[in-house]
Amino acid sequence: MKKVTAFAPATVANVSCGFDILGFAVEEMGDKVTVSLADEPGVRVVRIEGDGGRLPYEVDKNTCGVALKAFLAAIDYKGGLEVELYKGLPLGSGMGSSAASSVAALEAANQLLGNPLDKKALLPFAMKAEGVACGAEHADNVAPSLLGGFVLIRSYHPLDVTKLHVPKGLYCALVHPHLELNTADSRSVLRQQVPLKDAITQSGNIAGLVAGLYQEDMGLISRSLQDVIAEPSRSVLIPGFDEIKSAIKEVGALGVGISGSGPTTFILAPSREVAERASEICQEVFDKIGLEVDLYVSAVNTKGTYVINKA
Ligand SMILES: Nc1ncnc2c1ncn2[C@@H]1O[C@H](COP(=O)(O)OP(=O)(O)OP(=O)(O)O)[C@@H](O)[C@H]1O
Ligand SMILES: N[C@@H](CCO)C(=O)O
Repeated sequence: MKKVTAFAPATVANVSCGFDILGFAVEEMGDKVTVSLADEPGVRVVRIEGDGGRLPYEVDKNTCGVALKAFLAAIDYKGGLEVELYKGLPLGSGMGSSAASSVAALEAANQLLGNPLDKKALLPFAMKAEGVACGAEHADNVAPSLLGGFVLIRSYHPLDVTKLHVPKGLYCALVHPHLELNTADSRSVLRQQVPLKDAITQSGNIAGLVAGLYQEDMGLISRSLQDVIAEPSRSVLIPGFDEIKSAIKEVGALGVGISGSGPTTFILAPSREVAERASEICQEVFDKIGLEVDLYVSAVNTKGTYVINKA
């Protein structure tokens, strides 16, 4: 085997109340990366498509390169790898674009080199790449993109990550207005101190959301989709967000929040039909403001990254 291509899915980080500690993966949308054996030692990014010429080829700046260098150092591999990145995700959208690149690269390289590590052990390398892309080694995009489903980061030091139950019939809609929000910028607007009453509210909601997922209790999930930490500072950066929030409940959606650091908004719904209707309502709100949007409706992806081709 000389080359492997892997796909890694888009992800919704935070899921409202789980700032930096919760995320889930979606189906179909994502990045593809081909990793090939090369004669020259080290990692080289040799092709990038779908990014409009905006992403760096420098191995220490591209998330594929950063993740692979850390992986090769950890397994003490002295050979060479070439990387081709096919971007399927828009940049700065809030759909975990930088994470999908590094995760697909790691999955492809790990398979190419005979699976020296299990999937979960790849996580720290992808987190390192997030640090380069957005200034923080947060795991709430890379962990679900790697492992699939809803993933909880119980602790960063030491890293303690666990997959959660995905209720039957749970759908999400992603509404991506054509705006770009850089993750580093939307992290910089956050308060550094959280009042005790907000910490209590947020803890109740994250516990309620986890319980709701396990109990398949859509009402509990819905009541728990509230964020008093990041959303108040960030929602002002997304025109129409407040109007969307009140409108989507009328069609039976469970809730709406900012996907990652935005501007994409995510909706959770108890069926595909409700997710589709809610996403159309969002589109109407953005239409009024004059913003073009892309809509995606998806079940939760439970398998995470996977190999699509070996040669
Ligand atoms: N392969 C890559 N290599 C380097 N930088 C990348 C790569 N893919 C995306 N980026 C950049 O990473 C930065 C971080 O944003 P990213 O695109 O991950 O955020 P996002 O998709 O908005 O997701 P989220 O808010 O969920 O983290 C952006 O400036 C984007 O251009
Ligand atoms: N938890 C991160 C996710 C970024 O996608 C944040 O909200 O900044």
